Amino acid sequence: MIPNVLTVAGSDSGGGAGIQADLKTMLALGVHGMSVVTAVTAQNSLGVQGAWELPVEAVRAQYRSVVDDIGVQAVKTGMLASAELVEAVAELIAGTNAPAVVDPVGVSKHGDALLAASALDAVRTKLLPAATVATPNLDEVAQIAGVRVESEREMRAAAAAVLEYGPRWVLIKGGHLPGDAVDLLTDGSEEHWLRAPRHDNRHTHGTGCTLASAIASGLAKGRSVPEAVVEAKEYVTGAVAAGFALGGGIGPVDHGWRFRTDV
Ligand SMILES: Nc1ncnc2c1ncn2[C@@H]1O[C@H](COP(=O)(O)OP(=O)(O)O)[C@@H](O)[C@H]1O
Ligand SMILES: Cc1ncc(COP(=O)(O)OP(=O)(O)O)c(N)n1
Repeated sequence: MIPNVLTVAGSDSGGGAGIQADLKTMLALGVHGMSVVTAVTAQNSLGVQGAWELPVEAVRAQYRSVVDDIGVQAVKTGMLASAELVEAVAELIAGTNAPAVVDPVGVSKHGDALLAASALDAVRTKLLPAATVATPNLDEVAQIAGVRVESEREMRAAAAAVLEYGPRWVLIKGGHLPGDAVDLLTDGSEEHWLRAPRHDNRHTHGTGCTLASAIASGLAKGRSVPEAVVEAKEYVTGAVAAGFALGGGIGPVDHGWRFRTDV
């Protein structure tokens, strides 16, 4: 049986992040990808030129259509845009019998806001408690938990602060620190440090979405959280290494890097 994975996220018209990155990752990792679109962005390699959120009713309807008929083995959330959408999605995933990977997307690589400031409380009190794994980057940790991380050592305190909001596991992504690309996975008792060489490639658009979707794909296949995260890290590291130029700015990671034999 091919496992079903659902992404609840925003559309990136440039195809590097959001729903598009999630579905490509899922295909590359051998699961059936499905989507609930929360917002539409006009986006390219230079940044986000516009964003429009969908009505809560449209998001709920998409979710119910997928879950009630097809069923899901894992869910991943990304851009949720507003407090109303965060609350609705948190309620939906809490009522679904499948692991949920919550990427609490706040700001794009170019500094464009993808979440209203007024939604942060709902992220803390509704969305994170429903997460099997939360995957904040360092800017999101600062936004959500008020903890600034400037060194690998400080990632431990950041993880503890995020775990206070109730996710079963947290993966602190250290992609924004200099040096090796180091992430910390912990549930408060086990600790797993994931280290990969930093690829000196500016075409890294979509790293966070890709990693979270890869984790959800692994969970849907029945991997444990640490196993899924190790496999996802390997996949995103290869995708960053193979990232390619597109447009005039930051190009996407290459979701198809494992299939390329002809370039
Ligand atoms: N230049 C890079 N080389 C290798 N891995 C990277 C690089 N940049 C980010 N990563 C990895 O990509 C994943 C996503 O991290 P990050 O870029 O911090 O997330 P986000 O896209 O949410 O800002 C993490 O596993 C991080 O370590
Ligand atoms: C629609 C949409 N969702 C999420 C993001 C952020 O994606 P991320 O993987 O964190 O990559 P960067 O934007 O930081 O490169 C997005 N840009 N758009």
